[in-house]
Amino acid sequence: MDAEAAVVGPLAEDLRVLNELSVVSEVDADAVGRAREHLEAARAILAEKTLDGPYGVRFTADGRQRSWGNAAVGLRNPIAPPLEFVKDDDGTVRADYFLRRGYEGPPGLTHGGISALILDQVLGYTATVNGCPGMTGTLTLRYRNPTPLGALHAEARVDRIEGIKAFVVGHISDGETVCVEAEGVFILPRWARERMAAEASAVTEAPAQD
Ligand SMILES: CCCCCCCC/C=C\CCCCCCCC(=O)SCCNC(=O)CCNC(=O)[C@H](O)C(C)(C)COP(=O)(O)OP(=O)(O)OC[C@H]1O[C@@H](n2cnc3c(N)ncnc32)[C@H](O)[C@@H]1OP(=O)(O)O
Repeated sequence: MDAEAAVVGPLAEDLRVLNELSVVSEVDADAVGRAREHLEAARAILAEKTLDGPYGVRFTADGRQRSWGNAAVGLRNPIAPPLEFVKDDDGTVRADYFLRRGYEGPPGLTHGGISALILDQVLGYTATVNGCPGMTGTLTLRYRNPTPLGALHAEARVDRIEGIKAFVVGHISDGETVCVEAEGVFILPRWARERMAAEASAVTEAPAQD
């Protein structure tokens, strides 16, 4: 982990813990007031200098991609569980992750929209690392069994690639039972296709170097 990650990663982790405490703390009103004074002091420090727009995608000096603002995988984003992916030799992508009590939907269970967020990211990443990057065109979910909070597993694989479209399938399980199944179509957008075609023709038309 680089030096910047070592600074901002723990900040996001602190905020994840605070998010859960906001839901489950049972301290009295006076204690909530005192905690808020500390949070206001932290807010004022962090707001001293900020980006003008979203974080977007940045690159490290050695070309590695940083999606630190992403709501599912972002190192800097307390909304993100965060997911960390492992890619198998056959192209399957897996992530073991942990959902704190701030991700509740039905009582005691994971919110279905959070499962959708996670599957969107896992399936989209799977398309990308298997050579067919794209935006989510369609994401279809089947909530087969209730998804608990806590330790969960997601995985996905490319079913097929048809030109600019990757058809990816995956699921979330609690380690024993499949809770949510997903199918997604990921499409390389027209603007990206046009940009890639323009770059390819610029290379073709470039004068020969000797
Ligand atoms: C240099 C490359 C960079 C590429 C970009 C890579 C990004 C990935 C980066 C990092 C991956 C990490 C993982 C991310 C995970 C999270 C992903 C999200 O949450 S994405 C946010 C939610 N999704 C949107 O906001 C999409 C909004 N919709 C659109 O932008 C367009 O509608 C789009 C791209 C889906 C299609 O736009 P068109 O202009 O390219 O479409 P047309 O040329 O008309 O269609 C192309 C083909 O796709 C079919 N198609 C179009 N829309 C479809 C849809 N919704 N579902 C299924 N098929 C669709 C069409 O029927 C057509 O098929 P026929 O060639 O005729 O066979």
